[in-house]
Amino acid sequence: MADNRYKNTPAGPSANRPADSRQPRRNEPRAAGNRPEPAPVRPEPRPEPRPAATNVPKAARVAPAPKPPRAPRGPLPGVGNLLAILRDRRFHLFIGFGLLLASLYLTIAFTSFLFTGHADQSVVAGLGTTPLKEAGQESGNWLGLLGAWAAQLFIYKLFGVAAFALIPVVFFLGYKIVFRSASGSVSYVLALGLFTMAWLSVLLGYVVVTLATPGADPALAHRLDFLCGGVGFEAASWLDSLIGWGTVLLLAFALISFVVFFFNVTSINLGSFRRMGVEDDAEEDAELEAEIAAEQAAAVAPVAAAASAKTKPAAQESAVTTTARTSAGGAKAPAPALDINMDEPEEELTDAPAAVEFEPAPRMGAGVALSVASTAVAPAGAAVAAVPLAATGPAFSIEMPTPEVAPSVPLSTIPTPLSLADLADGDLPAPAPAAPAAPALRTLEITTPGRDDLDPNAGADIAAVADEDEDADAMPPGNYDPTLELSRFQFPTLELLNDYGVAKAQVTKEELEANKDRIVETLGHYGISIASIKATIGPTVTLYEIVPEAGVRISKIKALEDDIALSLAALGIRIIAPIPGKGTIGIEVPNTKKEMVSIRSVLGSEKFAKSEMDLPIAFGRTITNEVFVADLAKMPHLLMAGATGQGKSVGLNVILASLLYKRHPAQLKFVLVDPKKVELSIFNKIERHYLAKLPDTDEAIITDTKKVVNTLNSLCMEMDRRYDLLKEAGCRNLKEYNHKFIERRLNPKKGHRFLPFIVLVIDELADLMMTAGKEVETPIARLAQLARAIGIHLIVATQRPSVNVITGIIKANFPCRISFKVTSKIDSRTILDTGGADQLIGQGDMLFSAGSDLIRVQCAFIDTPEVDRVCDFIGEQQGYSDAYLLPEVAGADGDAGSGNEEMDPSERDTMFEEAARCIVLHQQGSTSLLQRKLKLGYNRAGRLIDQLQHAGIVGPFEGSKARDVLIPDEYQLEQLLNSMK
Ligand SMILES: Nc1ncnc2c1ncn2[C@@H]1O[C@H](COP(=O)(O)OP(=O)(O)OP(=O)(O)O)[C@@H](O)[C@H]1O
Repeated sequence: MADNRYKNTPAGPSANRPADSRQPRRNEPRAAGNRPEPAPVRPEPRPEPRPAATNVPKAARVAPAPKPPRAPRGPLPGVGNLLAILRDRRFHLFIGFGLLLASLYLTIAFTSFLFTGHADQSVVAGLGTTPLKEAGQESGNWLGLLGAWAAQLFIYKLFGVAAFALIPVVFFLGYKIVFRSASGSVSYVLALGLFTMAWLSVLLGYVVVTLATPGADPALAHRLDFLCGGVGFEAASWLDSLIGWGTVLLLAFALISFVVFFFNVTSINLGSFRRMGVEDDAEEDAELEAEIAAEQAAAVAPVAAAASAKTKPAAQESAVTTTARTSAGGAKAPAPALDINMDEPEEELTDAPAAVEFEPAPRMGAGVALSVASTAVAPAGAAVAAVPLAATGPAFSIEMPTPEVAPSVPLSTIPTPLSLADLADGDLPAPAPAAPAAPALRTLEITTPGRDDLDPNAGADIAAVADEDEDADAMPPGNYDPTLELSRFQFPTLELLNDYGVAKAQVTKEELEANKDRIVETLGHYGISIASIKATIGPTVTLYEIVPEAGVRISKIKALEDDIALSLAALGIRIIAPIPGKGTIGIEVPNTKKEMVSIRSVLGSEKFAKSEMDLPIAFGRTITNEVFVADLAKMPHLLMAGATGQGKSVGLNVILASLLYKRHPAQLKFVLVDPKKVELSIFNKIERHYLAKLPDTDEAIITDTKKVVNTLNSLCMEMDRRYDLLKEAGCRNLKEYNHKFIERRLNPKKGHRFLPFIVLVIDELADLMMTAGKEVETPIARLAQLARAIGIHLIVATQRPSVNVITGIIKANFPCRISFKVTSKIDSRTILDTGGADQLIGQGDMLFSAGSDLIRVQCAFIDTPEVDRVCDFIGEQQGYSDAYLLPEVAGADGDAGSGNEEMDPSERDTMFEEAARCIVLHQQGSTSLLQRKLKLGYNRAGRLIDQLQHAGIVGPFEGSKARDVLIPDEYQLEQLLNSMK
C-alpha cells in the first residue's frame, strides 16, 4: 500500500527514463519521426497592431513576445543521476531479487550449520591464517566457506537459532520490492522479526546459562551454546548475575509488553485477539501514510503558490499572433493576416500536488475514510473538494479502522477539512462544543443513520409492515460500502504508463505561413477572396479557419476540397463548411510532423482526474489540444469502426484503461468478446477484479461464437432481472437504485444487491455477424435499446463498416460512433452518416460523432507493455474469489425461454424439490421468493427458477411480471415430482 503513494509524482522512475531508450514494440507508432522534438515557434514582431478578433478560442491575444527557449533535456547532474538510479525500477528489481536469493542462501547455510556447524567452527576461526582456498575445502557447510562464515556469524556469534527469524524478514523485503506487494508493512515485519530474534536468543541464552552453572553438566551447556549465540549468552549471563530468576519474569514482561503495543491490545478479551491479524496491518499502513502525507504536504506547500502562478501566464504567453502579407494569386487586395493559436496542452496532474486536503467521509465498518485530493492549480490552503473515494484514480486514500469499543462521534462534529497537522499528530481537533470530546482519530467511530432514517417511500417492499422486522435484520447501522470487500484495492498509477514528456506542437511558423499562402492562393484562383484566416495547431492537424468575403458561396469552397489538397500536396485535408456555431469555414491540414498523444498525458490531465462522470473515457486530444473526455454512461453505447491498422485496438485499450483508472472493481465489470483471440487476452489477469463471465466457464474472455450468443442472451437476462429489481425498488435508473441500496433502504434478502456497471466490449463485430447473424444481432439490438437505464453499456468495434455488419437496426441503436480512417467514402457514410473518415490520416486520427456534431480527435496512444503493466498491477492485488457471474443460460442454443426440453435429473440442484414446493405453495414464480425463503444467493435461486421452468413448474420469463406457476396445488406437484424420479 505504502509503495504506491508516490506513483503519481513526476519524479517517478519513468519520468527520468529517456523516452527513446525503450525497445520498439508491436503497438508503438510506426513512424519514428513522430516523437515530438522541441521546436519553439518564434513569431516575428508585428509591424502594426491588429484589431482583436473575437473568435479565437482560449488564446489571450498578447503582443508577440519571443518565447523563452525550452531547456534542453540533458543528462542530470551527479546527485540527480544518483537519485534517478535509486528510483529506477530496474535498480529496485536488482535489490529485490538479491534479497530473495539472500533469503534462500541463508536458509541453506543456516540449515547446514545445524549439521556441520561444530566442525566448521575451527575453519572459520582460522580464516586469518589459512589460505582461503584451503579453508573452503575444509569447510563442511553446503554453501562452502561463505555459508559457513555467515552461519557462524548469525547463529554462533549473534543470535543463535533465533537467527532463522531473519530469513522471513529478508524474503519479505525482497518479495515486496519485486512484486510491489501491497500487503504487510515493512516496519511491522522488521519489528516482529527483530523482537523475535532478540527475545528468543535471550531466552535460550538463559537456558544455556542455567545449564552452565556449577553443578550442571558443562559439556551439555557447551554443546547447546549455538542455540542462543553470543548475544543471547552475554545478555542472559548479565541478567542472570543481576536479577537471577527474575530474568524469566523480565522476559515474560517483555513479551507481554510487545504483544500489547505491537498488536494494539486495549482490552483483554478473545475478540480483540481474533481481530488483531486483520487490523494491525491497516493501522500500521495508515500511520505510515499519514506521516508521509504530512511530510509530502510540508514539502509541497511552499512551491504551491509558485506552481499555480506559473501555470496561467505560461499558457497565455503561448498564444501568439502574427501578421503576414502575401498576395492572393495575383489579386491586388491585401492578404488577410494569419492568427496562430497555439494553446498549450492543459497542465497535467503529474506535477507535485499544490494543495492537499483531507475530508472525512463515512464508510461503513471501516471507521473514517479520508480522501486526498491533489490539484496542480489550486493555490495552497484553498479548499479542494475531496475526490470521491471510488473515483480517486491518481489520488489515494487512508483508512483507519475503528475498534468496536470506541465512543461515537457524529460526523457533523468533526471540523472539516481536517488539516494535515491534525493527522500527523494522530489527533482530531476538538469537536463542536456541544459534542462529546473527540477521541483519538484511530478510535473514531462514525454514527450513521439507523432505521429511523429509512425512507418511508422506499419501494413497496420496504413499506410492507409484515416484512419490517425482516428488513431491520438485514440492515446493521451505517451505509453499505460496495468496495468494502476489496477495501485495500489500489487504483493503478500514472507511473505505470510511459512518459513521453510534455507534448508540444511540431508545426513551424514557416509551415503555417506556407500553408496559409497556398490556401489563399488556391481560393484566389477561383475568385474567392478571404476576409481573415486563423490557424489553430492541434496534435495531428492544423485547423485554418477562414472567413470569406461577403457574398462567397460556401458550397463553392466545399467543392474545392480536392484542389486545395492538390495545391497543399497533402493527404487528409478535410473541409468543414461552415464550422457549426462559428460562422467560419474550417480547413484541416495534416501537420508534417504528427505529435503522439500519450495516454499518460490524458489520464493525468486535470479534466480527467476531476471528472465526475460515471464512466469517463479520456479519448485523446482535440484539434485545440484540449483533452477530450466523454461519459460512456451517457452515450450510452459506442460503435467503433476503422480500416485495419488505423488504431481501433489502441482505441479500445484506451477506453478500457480510462475506466480502470477511475472505477473500483465493485463498481464496474467488463464482458470482453474477442473473436480475434489475441487483442483482449491481455486483460485475463484482471478476471477476478473486473471481468464478468457465464457460470461454469473457464475463460472470462470470450473467443468462441457459440459462447458469444450465450453471453449476449445471459446479458439480456441480467438486464431483465435488473429491471425487475429497479421496479421493485421504485427506481428509474441504476444510480437511484444503487443509492438506495447503499443507504440500506433495500432488503438484500429480497434479492436486492449492489449493481455494478457492465460494459460489453466486442472487438470484431464483422466476424460474429458472418458466423451467427441474427443470433447476435437481436440481443445486441435489444441490449442497445433497453440497457441504458440499468447500467449495461456496449462498445462494438469493427474493421468492416459495411451495411451487412453495421445493419440498420444496430446503427439505429448506437447514436454515438467513432471512426478511425476508413478506405472509402461509402464506409465513412455507413458509420458516420457523412464523409470525412476516409480523409483521416490514420494512426489514431479519429472522428467522434454524438448525434450531429463531428469532433476530430487524436486518439491517445497506449502500447501493449503499458496495458500489461496496468493489468499486472491490478491482477497482483487481492481480488474476488471468481469473476462476476452472469445469469446461467439454459440450453446449448442459449435460449432460456423455450423451457420444455428434457433435463438430466442429476444436473438438478439439490434443493430443486424444496424450491418447487415453495413456489407452488406461494403460487408465486419469483427468484427473490426462493432467495428469501430458502436463504439462497441470487445466482443459485436464478438457476433453480430456470430448472423449474424446464420441469414445467413455472412459465417463461415475462419481463417485470412474476412467472406463472403452472402447477395449481401441492398434490399435483408431488405427482409430477414422483414421475420425474
Ligand atoms: N493513437 C495512436 N497514436 C499513435 N499511433 C497509433 C495510435 N493508434 C494506433 N497507432 C499506430 O497504428 C498501429 C496499429 O494500431 P492498431 O493495432 O490499434 O490498429 P487496428 O485498427 O486495431 O488494426 P487491426 O484491425 O488490424 O487490429 C499501432 O501499432 C501504432 O503504431
